[in-house]
Amino acid sequence: MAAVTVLGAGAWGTAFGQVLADAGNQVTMWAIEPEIVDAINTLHQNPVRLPVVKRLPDSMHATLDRGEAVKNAEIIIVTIAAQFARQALEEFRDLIPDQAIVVSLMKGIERSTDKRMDQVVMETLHLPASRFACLSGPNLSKEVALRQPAAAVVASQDHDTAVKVATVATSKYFKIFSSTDVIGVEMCGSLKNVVALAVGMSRGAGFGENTAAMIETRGLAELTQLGVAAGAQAQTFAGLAGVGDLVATCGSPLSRNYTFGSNLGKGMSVDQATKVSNGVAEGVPTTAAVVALGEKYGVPTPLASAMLRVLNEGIDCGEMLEDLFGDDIIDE
Ligand SMILES: NC(=O)c1ccc[n+]([C@@H]2O[C@H](COP(=O)([O-])OP(=O)(O)OC[C@H]3O[C@@H](n4cnc5c(N)ncnc54)[C@H](O)[C@@H]3O)[C@@H](O)[C@H]2O)c1
Ligand SMILES: O=P(O)(O)OC[C@H](O)CO
Repeated sequence: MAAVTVLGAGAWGTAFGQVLADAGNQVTMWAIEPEIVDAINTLHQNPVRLPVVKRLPDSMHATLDRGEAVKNAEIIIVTIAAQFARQALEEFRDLIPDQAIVVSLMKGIERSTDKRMDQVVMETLHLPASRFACLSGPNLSKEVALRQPAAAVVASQDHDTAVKVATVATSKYFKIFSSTDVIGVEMCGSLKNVVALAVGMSRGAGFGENTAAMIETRGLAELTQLGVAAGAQAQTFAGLAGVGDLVATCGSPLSRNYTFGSNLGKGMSVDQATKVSNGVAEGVPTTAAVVALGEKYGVPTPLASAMLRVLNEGIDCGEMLEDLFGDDIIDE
């Protein structure tokens, strides 16, 4: 049993907090929303972000106070919308206990810097790589919240750190594998969201299985190439964080990214799709970052580039798919 703190009580932070509590840990949730903190402490619920859970475990409690949240924490989980992670973590820099391990659950790339969340977390908290891990996989929050069997991979440059996090967070229904490929796991989690936007868009526009399979397969090739260029191991993309999460996210209306894309495919504007989104769709800001990283590493990113035209210029699904192929014959 460990003292674990979760920063961010969104849908995934709350569902993962329950995983940790079910694994036998004492869980402190920190959030900026007073109504969520109050609901977790008094009703044992998070009706705002995770209404599907009717009673959270008694070993979960919440606070608005940053110092109180982390003062005794052995493991600190960060699950804040990626574009706000740096600003939120700056407030914790001087509060994190010396030996605490920090684990990112976030799946996005910071648009203003094109940095992955491992980079943002470590540089903001002045954290050595041995005390950082990231966890990713096919983990739709509602299914995990209902305690349906699921798995994820936790990666740290220090194998012992990955194993420690996996040991603390494994429960009867949540299995965790270990890895040392931090860049790979980060890139998988962030880039699959761009693919999910495109698959959702094709579904929303009325296209079927062939189109979805085409986008997923070419999307996987694109994110693998870019990930490897950034320093990841290719095999990670065939694992839970890669293919696993691509299958879950591209195949489910529970995914905010899929749903955001689907709404675009049905004819909504980006503003309209943003307004009706049930939580953060990380793929939206991440799309531009992926295109920028492709330019930086000299890797073509046809899918992300086509999706960027959707987001910036409002092109429709037919045009997006035409843009994706171009006229050249490409070696697969
Ligand atoms: N929902 C899922 O199924 C799921 C699964 C795996 C990973 N993730 C990833 O986890 C991260 C969080 O997702 P979520 O589902 O909890 O999203 P959410 O939209 O439900 O919640 C977003 C969270 O970010 C917090 N936040 C936003 N701005 C903040 C700020 N300035 N300061 C502090 N906190 C701030 C919110 O308070 C909230 O807790 C995302 O990167 C997402 O890709 C989500
Ligand atoms: O709801 P999404 O689109 O953020 O996807 C959730 C998870 O990343 C699925 O693993």
